[in-house]
Amino acid sequence: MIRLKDVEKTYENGTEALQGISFTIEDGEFVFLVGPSGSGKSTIIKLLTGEVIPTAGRVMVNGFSMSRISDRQIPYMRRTIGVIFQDFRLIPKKTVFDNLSLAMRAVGATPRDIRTRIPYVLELVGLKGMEDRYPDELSGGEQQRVAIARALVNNPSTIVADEPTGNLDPNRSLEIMTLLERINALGTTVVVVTHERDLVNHFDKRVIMIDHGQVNGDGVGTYEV
Ligand SMILES: Nc1ncnc2c1ncn2[C@@H]1O[C@H](COP(=O)(O)OP(=O)(O)OP(=O)(O)O)[C@@H](O)[C@H]1O
Repeated sequence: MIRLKDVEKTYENGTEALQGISFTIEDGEFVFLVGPSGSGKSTIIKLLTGEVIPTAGRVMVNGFSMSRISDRQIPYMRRTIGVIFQDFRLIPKKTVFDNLSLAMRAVGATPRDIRTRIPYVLELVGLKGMEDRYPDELSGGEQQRVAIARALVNNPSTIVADEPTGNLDPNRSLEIMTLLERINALGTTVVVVTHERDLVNHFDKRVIMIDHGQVNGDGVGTYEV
């Protein structure tokens, strides 16, 4: 479960990025986080991954309190979350298999686990048999699927995606969002930041609207702003 309670974030330069944000995302939910540029969406994602510490308020992520988490606990918290970015962030000189195995080795997976898990997640994201490709031998949509596979490879309970379709054309964007929906249907909580209104409205999901660092809408239905 993700819970933000009266969360404020003021950056070192004085920017008040979040000004009292509260919401709860239950296990198994699919939530879109939307809002204008600069409204604070990425800051919320960074709070969930531990990259940013709240100035005030409470952030709970899968049982960890992000304002009080110790350095020793951070790797355990990160294992509960898979992160996907707009720019994929694959390692260009490594094959698909090696990009994924690196993520598994980082958390101490055995070679046997790695050999069985990677074909499974690649099939799940629609890239069966692509283990030996390099990122530049894949289309943008396929690269994002590898990034999704990497986010899933350690079986996190939650996936957070910051503009995952920002670099893709509308058809590929829809495919990626449909894939995230399928992953959610298999039990993973999914939180997606996007400002692609048509894409959000294509899916009948909960939408949390952020504006000027505050929540200004939260519900299932069409997003009109
Ligand atoms: N590291 C930082 N230092 C100072 N100010 C920051 C930092 N990161 C973000 N901000 C500021 O905080 C506010 C919120 O930024 P944030 O990136 O969370 O918005 P966003 O909704 O994700 O925007 P976009 O849709 O353009 O990505 C903005 O005013 C931004 O300039």
